[in-house]
This record gives sequence, C-alpha cells and structure tokens, in this order.
Amino acid sequence: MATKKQSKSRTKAKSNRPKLSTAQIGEAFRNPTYQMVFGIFLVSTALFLGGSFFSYLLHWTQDQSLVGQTYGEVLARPEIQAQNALGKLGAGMAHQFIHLWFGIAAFLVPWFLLISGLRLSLRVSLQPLRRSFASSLFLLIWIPSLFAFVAPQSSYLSGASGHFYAAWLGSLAGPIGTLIVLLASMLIYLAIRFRWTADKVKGFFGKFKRPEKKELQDPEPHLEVKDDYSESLASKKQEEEPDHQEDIESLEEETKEEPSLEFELETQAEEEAQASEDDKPSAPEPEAPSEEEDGTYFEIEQKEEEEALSASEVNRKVKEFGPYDPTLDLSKFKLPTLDLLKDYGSTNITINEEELASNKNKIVETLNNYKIEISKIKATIGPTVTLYEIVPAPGVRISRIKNLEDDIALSLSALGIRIIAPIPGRGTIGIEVPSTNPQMVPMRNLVAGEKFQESKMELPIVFGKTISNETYVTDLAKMPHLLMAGATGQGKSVGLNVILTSLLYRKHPSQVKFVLVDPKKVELTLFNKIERHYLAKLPDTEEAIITDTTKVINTLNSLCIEMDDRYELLKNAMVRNIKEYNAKFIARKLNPEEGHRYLPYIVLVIDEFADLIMTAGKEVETPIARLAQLARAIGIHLIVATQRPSVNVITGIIKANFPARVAFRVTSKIDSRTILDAGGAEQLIGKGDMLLSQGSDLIRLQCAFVDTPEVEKITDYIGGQKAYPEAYKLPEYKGADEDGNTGIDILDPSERDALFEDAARLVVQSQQGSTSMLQRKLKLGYNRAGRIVDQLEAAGIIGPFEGSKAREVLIPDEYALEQLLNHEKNKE
Ligand SMILES: Nc1ncnc2c1ncn2[C@@H]1O[C@H](COP(=O)(O)OP(=O)(O)OP(=O)(O)O)[C@@H](O)[C@H]1O
Repeated sequence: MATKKQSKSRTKAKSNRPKLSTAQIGEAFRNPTYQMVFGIFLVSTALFLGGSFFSYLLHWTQDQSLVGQTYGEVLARPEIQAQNALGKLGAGMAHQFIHLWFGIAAFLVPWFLLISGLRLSLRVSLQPLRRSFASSLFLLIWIPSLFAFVAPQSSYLSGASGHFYAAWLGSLAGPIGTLIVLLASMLIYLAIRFRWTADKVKGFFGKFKRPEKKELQDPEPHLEVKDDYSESLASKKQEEEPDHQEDIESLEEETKEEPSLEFELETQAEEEAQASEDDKPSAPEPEAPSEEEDGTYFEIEQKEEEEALSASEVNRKVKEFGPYDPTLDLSKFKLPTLDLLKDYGSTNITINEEELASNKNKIVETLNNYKIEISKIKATIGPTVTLYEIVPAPGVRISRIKNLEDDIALSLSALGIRIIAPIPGRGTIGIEVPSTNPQMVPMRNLVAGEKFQESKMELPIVFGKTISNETYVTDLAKMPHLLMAGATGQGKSVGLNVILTSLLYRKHPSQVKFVLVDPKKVELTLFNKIERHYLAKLPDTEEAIITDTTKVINTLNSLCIEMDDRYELLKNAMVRNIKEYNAKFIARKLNPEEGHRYLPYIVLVIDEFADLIMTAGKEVETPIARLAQLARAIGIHLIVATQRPSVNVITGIIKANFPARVAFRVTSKIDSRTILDAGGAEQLIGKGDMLLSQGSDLIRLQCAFVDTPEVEKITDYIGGQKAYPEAYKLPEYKGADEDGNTGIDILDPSERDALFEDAARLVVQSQQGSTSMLQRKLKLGYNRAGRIVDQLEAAGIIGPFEGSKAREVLIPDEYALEQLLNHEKNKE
C-alpha cells in the first residue's frame, strides 16, 4: 500500500517537474560550454569513424569472419579479435557504413562530423556548414550510384545503397538513361555549387579560341588589378612553358571582364546560427572564399552578437553582491534588475547584400575613375555604419584617396561619409558609410552582455557598439574625466543617462556617489529619487541636484576640499591611490579613529557647461581645472557636457586636463576640432552616433539608447529600497561673498565664528596653528578657516603669521584655554 502511495507521489512529482521548453533547449544549445562538449564529441566520433574506415580498406577481408555473427555475441566475447585498428566496434561500424550503406563515399560522414565539431568547439571554419551538409547528402547518393554503375563488382566502392540506386535507375531508364541521369545530376550540382553563369561558361571555353587576338591587342600584357588570384597567375606564368602564356593571359582577361559580382559573406554571427540551429532566417548563406570577379577581393565582416547572459543569470550575479564590508549599512540593497530596461528584442543586424555590393561597386568605380587601383575591399557591418576597408594597390598615394572624400560621398549619395586614411595600425584605408537601415542599440542588450557583467573595471561604462558591432565597455576611473559635446538633439542627454545607468547597474551605493549639476533643471531631475542612495550634496542644502550657479561654485570648491582631505588620508595611509587605500581599509589596516573612512568614488556630472562658464567664468573654471588635474588618484571623476564646444567654453586649460572626449554630431568642422582636435564630428549622422577620443585613438561608436521611462523605472526601483539617513555629505564651503570681509570685527568676541571655540580647542590640543589644519578637521572653506585663525590670533591663542613657519600656539593646555574662554565670557 505504502509503496503504491510512494510510486504515485513519485509520478506526481515527475509530472510537476517543469518541462524543458524549446526556448530553454535553444538557450542551452547556445551555451558555449555545451557547444564545446558537443564539439569535442563530434570531433572524436569523426576521428573514430575515419580511422576505422581507413583500417577497413586494409583489413576488411580478414574481418569478414566477424560479419556473419551477431553483434551482441561479437562484442561480448573478448577472445574474438578484429584486425581493424579501431577494434571490433570499428570493424562493425566500417562494415555498416561502407559495405552496407555508402561504399567509399562513407568517408564524407566523418568529414562532415569533423568540420561541425571544429566549428562548434573551436570556432574553426574549414567549410561553410550548410553547404557542406547539402553537398555531402548529394554525394552520398551520387558516388555509390556511379560506382555501382561503372564497377558493379567492387562492393566496397559502391556499398549496398549504390547497388540499390543503380538497379532502380537501370530498371527505370536503362543503362544509357542511367548514365544521362548521373551526368546531368552532377552538372546541376556543379552549376549550383560554383554558381555557373552563361558568361562564365563562355569565358572558360572562349579562352581556347582567343589567344592570337589577345596577343595582337596587348603585346605587353600586365596585370591591371593586383590581387591574390592574378598574382598566382603571374607566378604561374613565369613557370609555364612560353606556349602556355596566351592561355593564362586570356584567363586574366576573363577575370577582368566578368561583370557579375560574387563575394564572400562570412559572418561569425551566421556561423553561430549554423552551429546551433536555423533560427535566424535573415542570416545570409556563407559562401566560398572571396572570388574576385571584377579583379577586387570583396569580403564582408560582421562581428557576432555578444553572448547575452539570461535575465536569471544577471539577477543571480546581483544577488551574489554583498559580502563586502562597506556595503554592510545597506546590506540588503539590490542592484537594479534587467527587466527594468525595455526589451527591444534581438538586434541582429540584417545584411542588405544589394546595398553592400552597390556601395562597394560605387567606391571601386569612383576610385577607378581617378586611376586609383585597389586590391582588396572588406566590409565590416556595424549597427548604423558600414566600414569599407580598402587595401590600395602598391604605389597609390593615400592622400589621393583622402582628397576624394567628396567625390565618394557624391557617388554614394550619402551623408556622413568619413574617410580614415590610413586606419591606424591596420595598413588600410577606411570609408565609413551610414547604413540605409540603421539599428538602434538598446541598453538592455548591452547591460546583459558578458563583457559588461564580467568586467573587472572600477567604474565600468557600457557606451555602445563599435563599428564592428562589438560592445564597447570602458573604465571611467581610467579615463579619468570626460568632456562631452554635441549639437542639440544629437544624443548627449541619452549619453549621460547611459553612463549613469551603467554605474547604477554595477555599483553599490556605498561605492559611488554622484554630484549632479543640471542648469537646464530638467535633464537629471529623475535622479532626485536616489538622493539618499547615490547622491552627494553640500550640508544644509535642500536639493541634491544643483541647478543654480552659486551653488555650483560652492560645490566645486567643496569637492576641492574633499580632494585635499582625501590626499591627506592617502598620505597618512602611505598609499598612492583610492584603490589601494580602500583595499587597505577593507583589510582593516587603517584605523577609523584616526579619521580613516571608506572612500566612495565621486562622479561629478555637469550638463550644459557652457551656461556655467557664461555666468561664472573663472570661478567655475579654476576649481574644475584643479579637480581635473589632481582628482584622478583620489577617485573624483568629472563628466562635463556642453552643447556649444566653442573655444571660450572649452578653454585650453579645461581641454588640457580632459584627455577623454566624446563628440556627438556638431554643426561645424571648427566645433569638431575644438572638441576632438580633429575633424569628423560634423559628419556624424546624429541619434547617438559618436566619436570617442582617448589620447591618440579616435573610435566611432553608436551610443546605447536608454529612454527616460527606463531611467525612471530604475530610479524608482532604487528609491524604493532602504536608504542611508541622508545624502553623502560633502565638506562645507562658504563662498567669499558669504563670509568675506563683511565688516566683522575680529576683536569683538560677540562676533566670533560659531566654530571659534571648537577651533581653539583643536589648535591647543594639537599645538598647531595652521589654517589648513582647521580647514581639514572642521571641513571649512579657506576663507572661513582664515578668518577663525585671525580671531584666534586676536584672542591671544596663537601667535602672529610667521611666513613659512607655523604660527606659535600661546596656550599650553586645554585647562588654560578653558580658563581664558570663561574669563572672556564673564567679561561679557
Ligand atoms: N543612442 C541613441 N540611439 C537612438 N536614438 C537616439 C540616441 N540618442 C539620442 N537619440 C534620439 O535623439 C533624441 C535626442 O537625444 P537627446 O535628448 O539625448 O539629445 P541632446 O543632445 O541631449 O539634446 P539637448 O541638448 O537639446 O538636450 C532622442 O529623443 C532620441 O530619439
């Protein structure tokens, strides 16, 4: 009874177990580890079969004795031995495949398994898979039939299947009919396989007729277009007997005259599709290595879509976040989940072969019109722009191609053509042509990408995709500051949101703080919701997002104080940068009682810098330049965006301290030069198309797209979680206007600063009378600390200013100080 119940409940449990959906199976199949395992399995099977087949050809007569017996018996009895190198199993398999099935054509089976296995496991592509499969299927029927027809006695050539087909065909069409069917089917196969056309066939036969004519026309033949094929012909020509030369020349002519275009379309993404399953119908069929119909190699490169981690994997990583000391205050904090970002589906690029071929032809034609020969063209397809890389024929001056920029743009009738001559480090010339069907790059796909999720960077930012469709992740901590410019509506605000979103997806609130300056008052308001998690602000201010100019000046100066403080901490900890400092702090090697604390990174974002410079000029420029120069090591990073990249906004001093710059589309070449020190940004196509310059590198990227509702969802998600009691406090700074010479009498004890007594105690305790010490310990601005020092001097607590020496402290201990203070109070 009990067992019945048990088995019942087991069956119930079984039926309750979730069934694998096809999507899950597909996902598992795309898993690189499974692909590797399956690939290894295929390669080993191929080697086993191949080896046993070869051995069968040598030993099949000796192993004949095994054939008559039942498999089970042969395998079970160890005394039965086979001559086949792969043992009884090998002998049996080879007999099955060669004798009973396909004859000699059976070798196609291990060959196909081998190329499939290599592609799956190592991404090595010996042959396009789909085509090899079709060819193998055809040949597995055709070869056995042919051998059965021409050599019916040799059964290992044709196999039993060959005899069957030949007998069946013979009964249907007789021997002559069989021969015709065999020949015709082979011709059809060759025509499809090698894309025969009437011109090609005529050209091939024509070469036997035209040599004399050719010699008359072109007494000194030379190769007009230099490519591998013609090169091989040229070398062959030298080796050949003189009377074969005409043949070769006519062959060359044939290649030049060929009007149709064929080019290789080998994409990794497509390889992926083939290796897994046929779920991407838009992916084009890969073809044979590039064929040079018009004398120029044309090759198309499209990088494979980056492997996206599934939503559950990303969320698991989020959950793993935690056993880290500084996060303890908000240990339950969860980083935003992937589903907060909008799912725009897969963004596999659909290749428009016609467009590619026509652009390629136009480029080649335009260059040919100017007598510029090229030997190879390669197309790399990005989300919005395709890069045509040209290898010019030897002797062509690069400047000539560069000068044809406008002519090429005219012939392609496209805006935004950019010529990079030469592409640094590649030895080629690049022509970037905007696609007619640009693809947006959704933030979700990039955030889910392995590259971003697994990056070990301090402040990883997933900016977008490169021209070769690769995800571009960079480290803000290494940049270390970023200047961003672009005309209105070209994607600046989206770019800023992408940066902030990237950091929100990877960093715990204890690790990074934002100081947001938004004079336009609308762009960054959404981030108000995460004030107590991620924002930093001045003490006693209401709004964390700074919109007014005076507050910006105070905040910048406050950041300078924070910077000085941090340098002091670093000095005391004897480390060189924030990373080492925090590592030491986490290892509990720094004592919090001595003022040490965990230092979060601070990212200052200024949207619309031009507005600030116009209203505050030097007052803004100086602290920004100071921060930009020094703040790198202590973890303060600046991102400054502007609509107007003119020289009075981006001054020399600002530019010199911002090595990393991003340009969205700008209105003029001068603006492009101002921001990037190079032209090109005026030719971008807008909508997030951008150039990123880091040192001498200039990279074209398509910025990721994150919409306002998505940002709102993320900030809501974070804002809904437990927060710190208040925003991260920056040191207090009072502007000169507020505490400058406002008629305060330093001799009048009633007008003393509120912090006077605290300052006096500090000075006496430490027996040090310096302004900078007060600034640091009391978190004051320079002016206020200076004024307190003057009041301390007037009260007789410290001595007068003595140049480079510290002021003398006149009160020996705290007891004497308390007596002095009480005495003054009593006098009042
Ligand atoms: N990376 C992108 N991908 C696709 N479309 C984009 C991208 N970036 C911007 N766009 C489009 O351009 C529009 C304007 O972008 P955005 O608001 O960022 O411009 P802006 O430069 O900040 O303008 P402004 O300076 O006037 O605020 C967006 O609404 C969006 O439609």
